[in-house]
Amino acid sequence: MACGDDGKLSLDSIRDSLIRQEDTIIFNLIERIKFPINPTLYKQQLPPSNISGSFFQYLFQETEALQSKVGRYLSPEENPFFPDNLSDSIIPLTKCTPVLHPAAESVNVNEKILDIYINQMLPLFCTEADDDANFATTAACDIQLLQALSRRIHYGKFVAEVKFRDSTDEYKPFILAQDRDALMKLLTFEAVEEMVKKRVAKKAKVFGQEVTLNDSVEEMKGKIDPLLVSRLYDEWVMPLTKLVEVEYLLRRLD
Ligand SMILES: C=C(O[C@@H]1C=C(C(=O)O)C=C[C@H]1O)C(=O)O
Repeated sequence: MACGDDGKLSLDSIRDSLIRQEDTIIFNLIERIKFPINPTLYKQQLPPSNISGSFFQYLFQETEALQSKVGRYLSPEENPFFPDNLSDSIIPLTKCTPVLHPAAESVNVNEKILDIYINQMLPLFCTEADDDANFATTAACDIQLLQALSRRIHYGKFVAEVKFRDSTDEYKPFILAQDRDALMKLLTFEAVEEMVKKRVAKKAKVFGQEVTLNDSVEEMKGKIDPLLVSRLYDEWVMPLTKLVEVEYLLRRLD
């Protein structure tokens, strides 16, 4: 949501943005799986070391701190993974009417995203071959991918805001009762979720194709398994987006 876009806020426009973000996630995934898991990156400090935490954590924190200085986290679409480590922005805040309720700032599921990413996603998508020592490049891919996943998942705040504005009378009683289950049921569109799963699998097949100058129609193995991408959305991306939607709605009347 760009500044001043409040008038264009609709479920269709938000869904269009989610569709475009699928491309970013799938391209970033294809980049990350060029490398093996590289577990050393996440587990231990690399010598010589005067840093605390893993090399990955160090790189990610420093990247966020730098990006924060140039205003990344002034955008309501961006949510930091290490909020305690940020410097103030040197760029002034643009004055525009906020789209989201102020409580949006307190909704951040990045700790969950990072845990799932390292412990479940990487083993699913990457080979367990030995470390290839491309630690800095691997971490750069991780950071891009994690930020894309986080942006998509936290877009749930905008989805929830639109659903609330469109059907306030339906949402209000469940918010007042702080009824998570009823909110989850109300905001879920199973048919949309089925389409998302099919579309991301198709995109993974198309984006992962080997492009050659040979016109023979021989099917080649793609760079990424489409079924895994569909599973990524089914098991993690959509449930976490809905978790963000529920968390936001629970605070919407604060
Ligand atoms: C994002 C939405 O809310 C829910 C979550 C979805 C998702 O994460 O893709 C899809 C449908 C809904 O169940 C939506 O309605 O578009």
